[in-house]
Parts: sequence; C-alpha cells; structure tokens
Amino acid sequence: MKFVDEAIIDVVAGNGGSGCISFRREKFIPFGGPNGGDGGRGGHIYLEADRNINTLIDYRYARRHEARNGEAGRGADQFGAAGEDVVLRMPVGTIVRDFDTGEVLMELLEHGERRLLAKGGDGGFGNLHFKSSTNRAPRKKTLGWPGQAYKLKLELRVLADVGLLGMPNAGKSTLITAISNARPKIADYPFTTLHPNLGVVRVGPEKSFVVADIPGLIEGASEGAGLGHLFLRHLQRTRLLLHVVDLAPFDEGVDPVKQAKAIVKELKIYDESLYNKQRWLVLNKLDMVPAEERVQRVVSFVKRYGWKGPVFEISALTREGCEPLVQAIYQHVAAEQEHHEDRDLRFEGDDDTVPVQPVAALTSRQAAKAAAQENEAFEDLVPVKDEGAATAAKPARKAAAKKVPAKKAAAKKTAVKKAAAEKAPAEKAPAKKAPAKKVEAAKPAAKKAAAKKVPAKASKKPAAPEADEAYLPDPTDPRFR
Ligand SMILES: Nc1nc2c(ncn2[C@@H]2O[C@H](COP(=O)(O)OP(=O)(O)OP(=O)(O)O)[C@@H](O)[C@H]2O)c(=O)[nH]1
Ligand SMILES: [Mg+2]
Repeated sequence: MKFVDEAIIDVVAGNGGSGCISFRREKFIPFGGPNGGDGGRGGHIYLEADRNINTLIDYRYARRHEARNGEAGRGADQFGAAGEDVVLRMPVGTIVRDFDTGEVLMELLEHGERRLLAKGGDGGFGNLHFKSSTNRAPRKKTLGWPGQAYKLKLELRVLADVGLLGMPNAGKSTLITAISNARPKIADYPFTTLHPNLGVVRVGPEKSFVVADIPGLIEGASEGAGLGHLFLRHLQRTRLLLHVVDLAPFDEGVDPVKQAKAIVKELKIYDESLYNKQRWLVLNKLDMVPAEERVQRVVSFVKRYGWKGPVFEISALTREGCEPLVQAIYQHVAAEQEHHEDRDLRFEGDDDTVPVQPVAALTSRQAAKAAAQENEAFEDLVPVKDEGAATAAKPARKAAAKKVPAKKAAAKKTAVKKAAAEKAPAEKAPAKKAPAKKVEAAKPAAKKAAAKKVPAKASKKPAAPEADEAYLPDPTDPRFR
C-alpha cells in the first residue's frame, strides 16, 4: 500500500434533533398535557488508533467525514433517536492538528486508544420539557444544537525504537533487510527508498525492537534538495539514531567525512532535539575495503570526523558485524525502557499536546456547561467557609487548573519540579484566609458562589417562559448560521 503520512480532512459531528410541540388528545381526554419529546443527540466522531493501519492513505481519498443528525422528537412522549457515532481508524502515531491554527488536538499513541474528536449536538427540548405547575400547556420547543466541525491536518510519525540516517546509497535499506523482517527495495541508485519502512528485529524470545528506514538525506535538504527533510520527523520519536556511512563510495572523489558532516548539519537545521539525540556511527560496506586497509580507513575516518561516540564497522551485504550491532542496540533500548518505565523517550518533545479543545467556537450552551462544571470543581476544592477563603479561591482555582497539565507532564523531571512550584500557591491559598471573620460572613460568600452557578445553569435550561409565549429564534443563535 502506498505510504502517505499527511492528510487534510473535515469532520462534522451530527446536529441534534429538534424538540416537538404536541399535546395528548384522545377520546374523553380533550385537554391532555403536553407530550412532545426531545430531539436526539447528533452522532459523535471518534478517532481510534489501529496498529493494523500504517498509512493515512484512506484519508487522502475520503476527506469529509460526517456523523448522522439526531432524530427530531415526536408526539406521544417519543424522544428522537441519537445519530450513529462515526469511528475513524488511524495508524498508531498519528498527530491530529487543527488545520488553521496548527494546534495539536490529540495524538494517538497506543493501539485501541479511542478519543472523542467532535461532539454531536444535543437534541432540542420538546414541550414536555417545559411543563410546570404554572404552565401546563407550554407551546415551546427548542431546536437541536449543531455538532462540532473541524478541519484537521493529520500527520503520521512512525513509532520506532531506532532510526536509520544517512546519505542515499549508504546501505540503510540493506541494513534493515539484514537485521529485520522488513524487505524494502534495494538498488544501487540514490533515492531508492521513497517512504519510511519499519522492520522488527527479533533478538530472542519476546525480545525485539523496531527499526525505521527513511529515504536518504543530502546536503541542502533543508532547502528542499533531494526529498528534503520531509521524512526526518519519523526519526523524532526514536530512542536511538544510527548514522550509516558508506566507507567505500563508488565515486572515488566523494569524501565520506564531508558527507557525514553535511548530514549532521542538516539534522541540526531541522531540529536541535533530533541533533542531540543519542547517535551511533555505523560504517558500512567494509567488505569493499581490502582487509589490510580496514583498520586504517576506519581510524582515519573517525579521527577526521572527530567522533567520540560508539562506532560499529559492518557490511550490511555480507551481514558481517551486524550481530554485535543488533545486540548493542537491544541492550541500549532495553536499558532505556527500564530506566524510564514511566516515560517514553519516543514521545519527548511533544509538549505541545493539549487535551481536546473544540476548535469551532463553543456554543453558548456548552460554554455555560463548562463554566458550571468549573465552578463545581472549584467549590469541591476550596470549601467556602468565610470571605477570606472566597478571596483565596481565585489563586487556588488557577493553581488547580495549572495542576492538570503539570500532572500530564509528570514524566519529565523538570516538568515535575515546575509543577511543584506551581502547586505551591494552591497549598498556600487556604492559608491566606483572612483573620477569623464571623460565621455570618460566610453567608454572602456562599451566596455569591451559588449565584455564580445559577446563571450558568439558567443558560443551560432556558428559563421557562410565560404560558403561550411564542418561541422566537435568536438571530445570534449558532443554529441559524
Ligand atoms: N558491497 C556492499 N554493497 C552494499 C552494502 N550495503 C549496501 N550495498 C549496496 O549499496 C546499494 C545501495 O543500497 P541501499 O540499501 O539501497 O541504500 P540506501 O541507503 O537504502 O539508499 P536510498 O534508499 O537510496 O537512500 C545497493 O546496491 C546495495 O547492494 C555493503 O555492505 N557492501
Ligand atoms: Mg533505501
């Protein structure tokens, strides 16, 4: 299947169904009460990570994904059915961005992970909903709410433990073929590999790691030479980079040291963190070098290149030296896994991940809901005892809000420290309480808090109107856009 690692799609969740105005009318029951049901919720759009999919090609062809609308309510107390949800399956390692702002909305990192992307609109209320002791024949209904709609940019970054880096023709594909189950195309011309290939290297029972082979990089890639550094992002999540160098170039005039330096320069231009990633030097095609010259050539290369890290001498074609390389990689990968059980280096530098935030403007009802929830959460956190507490509440609430992302980043030591620093005001907050005030003082504070809640809830449920007040649509209502 063709490898596609970028796609732009539109997703539109279903609109909610409208409520219904209806009254019970039966023989001998001439004035039955209201019985118009609510509309159903629109279908949600979920994303699900699936390890059996390894390209975004499906999303190049199917660009618009819509969920069904909710059904309208009907008489005889019938509520509308909810629209069916849509689940979009994507490869593990997909990053979902908002197309316009570039903000990362979510990342799919584990097989089976399912995330809500676009929420279907809630259904409107039927007149059954508006009946009350004072208004027993309400002629009012509300329309359904629109579903969220996003334009998204999908980006796939493959998840591998080890990444291969090198000039075209260095023998990267030959190496991945020699050590793993991957069988990419190998040929003696540059840019044989046009998209990343993943290979699983089995070291022993239940011992394996994944290697990624990407297209070759050449000098000037940052300006778009060759295939550019389009594919370098696939190396960003690896734990280790293998810099494959052709020690016996076909063209005698080519200097491997100069080429190796050029690649590292491109790496630095592309991403400093990638440049700082653990990198090992793999000197390839040693079978082409006469045995007596090998040591001297390797030593002179390392010296001129000024390399102090690990060096491996191999021949990917004859598989000479591949076994020690594989063992060393496995030791390294396993050690990293052990040391950082709670964090995964492959996902470092992905700090821009944020919890799902609606891209389209929140509808006023959703905003009110969110505000109400926030208020409730805050009240749980800081019991309103006196006015002092009420004033201390603000920083506490801010701190609580800060706590969440801090916890997320707990894997990072620095982040943890930062979080601890940010937490401090939260703990201080209750201590800030004003000197003991009379208990009566608590009442206005409590009232204030309650008052805060009320408008939020009120906007959630539109205030019950007078008996026969006609339902007049508000022109600013998003449903009439
Ligand atoms: N003699 C010898 N030839 C090798 C060795 N490794 C690779 N080659 C040859 O070098 C050529 C290029 O190998 P590839 O594996 O396609 O190189 P690549 O780095 O994947 O190249 P691109 O995909 O174009 O970036 C092929 O003809 C291989 O047979 C080696 O260790 N010894
Ligand atoms: Mg290749």
